[in-house]
Amino acid sequence: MIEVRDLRREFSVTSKTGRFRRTRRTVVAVDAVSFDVAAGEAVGYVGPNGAGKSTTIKMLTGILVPTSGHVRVSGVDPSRSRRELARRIGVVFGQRSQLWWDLPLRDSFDLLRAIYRVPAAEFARRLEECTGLLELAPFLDTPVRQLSLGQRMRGEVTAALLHGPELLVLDEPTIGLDLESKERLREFLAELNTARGTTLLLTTHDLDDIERLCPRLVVIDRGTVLADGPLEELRSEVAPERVLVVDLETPTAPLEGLPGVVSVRVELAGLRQHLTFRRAETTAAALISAVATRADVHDLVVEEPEIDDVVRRLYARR
Ligand SMILES: Nc1ncnc2c1ncn2[C@@H]1O[C@H](COP(=O)(O)OP(=O)(O)OP(=O)(O)O)[C@@H](O)[C@H]1O
Repeated sequence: MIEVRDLRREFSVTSKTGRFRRTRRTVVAVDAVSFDVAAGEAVGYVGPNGAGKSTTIKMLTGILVPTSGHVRVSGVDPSRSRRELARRIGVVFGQRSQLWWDLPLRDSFDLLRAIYRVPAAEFARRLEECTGLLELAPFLDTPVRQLSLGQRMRGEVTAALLHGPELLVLDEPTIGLDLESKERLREFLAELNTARGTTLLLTTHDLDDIERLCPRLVVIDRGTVLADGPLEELRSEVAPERVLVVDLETPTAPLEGLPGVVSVRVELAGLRQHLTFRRAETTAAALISAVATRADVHDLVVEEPEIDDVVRRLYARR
């Protein structure tokens, strides 16, 4: 669905260096980026501010022409076949609207139907589906400028889906939304991916979006790909240890010497113990059984590093 090889994009910027002097320098926003996205995948494209995410997305959607490298999206070269691409993919930029500001939502949708020449029955079916799932019905006759950010975003997503795209590209889709709106949108996108098979590529700073939606993560920093793989794989790569926290029925001496355990921290005079263990050497289940032979367990929890922590460790590795 997406094929990116050695993608590079430079920008030429001029800055004032004296009263009358200006110097020109080249900023490399994206450098040697390669990745593929297969049909039906949901991939999160993450990185810190200025990493090159938006620049990549703009090249994938034909808004920017690459300086060098190869891009194919839905079988076409985005910057050369922008119109054809627009018929095959949907794009949502959280910070920019594709809706007509002064028109009611419904009229924006009608205009998009005419632009993309969507057959009337197909359009009606998709509109009804999105309106239902995204709870848009009460706002269809409201001018876009009077909508709240969350209502507008639901409108943006609907607008991007009216022509039935096989790929949906989203740049910061949940930015600025409250928790409930974020959750509603995530649920909708997850359903779109799993039930309808629509491929998703999204950039976000909210890693909960990734945790909820994207089994695979591409991490970019300073224009280059730092890591690419399933979240679970990246987690075990950067954090080879997990922690089993056990609450015991009676104060117990530190549970040292269990297989795979690298350290033990004791709290509450031995009632609570934190056992750090290597995931490559033992499993949580084996360790729990081993603990049970030495003490009566009241309660337990296995702590994994949060996704924010995983991504932070990936940046730090550089
Ligand atoms: N039109 C432009 N002219 C000059 N430099 C640019 C231009 N667009 C982007 N850049 C530079 O390219 C780099 C990557 O920017 P980009 O917007 O792709 O980052 P990003 O990962 O999307 O960041 P953010 O998370 O802050 O949105 C930055 O250093 C930015 O200043």
